[in-house]
Amino acid sequence: MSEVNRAQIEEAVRLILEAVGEDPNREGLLDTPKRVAKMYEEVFSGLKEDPKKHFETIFSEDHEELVLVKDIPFYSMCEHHLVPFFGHAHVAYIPRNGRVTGLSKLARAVEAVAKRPQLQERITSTIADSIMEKLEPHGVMIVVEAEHMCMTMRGVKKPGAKTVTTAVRGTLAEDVNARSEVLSLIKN
Ligand SMILES: Nc1nc2c(ncn2[C@@H]2O[C@H](COP(=O)(O)OP(=O)(O)OP(=O)(O)O)[C@@H](O)[C@H]2O)c(=O)[nH]1
Ligand SMILES: [Zn+2]
Repeated sequence: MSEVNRAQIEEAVRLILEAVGEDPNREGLLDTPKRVAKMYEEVFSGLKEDPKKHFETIFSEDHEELVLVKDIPFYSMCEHHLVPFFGHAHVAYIPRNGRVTGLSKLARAVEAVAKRPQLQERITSTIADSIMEKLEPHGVMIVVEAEHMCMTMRGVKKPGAKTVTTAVRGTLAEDVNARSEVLSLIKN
């Protein structure tokens, strides 16, 4: 099952190659439109996924303390320039009423949200809101650190500049000490 219109992408890539002054019919470029279509299907595969669906897996476990999955690597595509931005997401939540999800599901949700044309802020808040809605925890804190190729290889050209975004909900939004604990666990 094809998730994107590959033929349309191939046509568009041929047009771009022509527009930049390339010859889409030269040997090295002949299969490029097909490769790019396949790549877009992969890097935008999150568009067909609802991140919340990953939180259907709920274990009844009496743990109302912090759970943190940190250093989850992700790759996304900046929606302004369609070039990659990539880094790590750290996902913390405090379960309530025994509603604990599978650890891998937190990383799966990051993947689903990242694999779309995106903004880093939206990745951060979408993960937080999905967890709040489905797990109804005491609190959630998401920290995302990323490097944007649109700031590295073009434009302002500042390689190494990192963007850090956070989204905090529930008790973690109110409790400065709990937030500091999450941050120190992420750092160590
Ligand atoms: N807030 C936010 N901005 C982003 C993100 N990814 C890229 N951008 C910014 O989007 C902005 C787009 O600015 P524009 O002025 O419309 O486009 P531009 O002329 O290509 O801008 P420059 O990158 O400054 O050359 C730039 O400042 C990018 O750094 C993101 O995830 N979040
Ligand atoms: Zn960009």
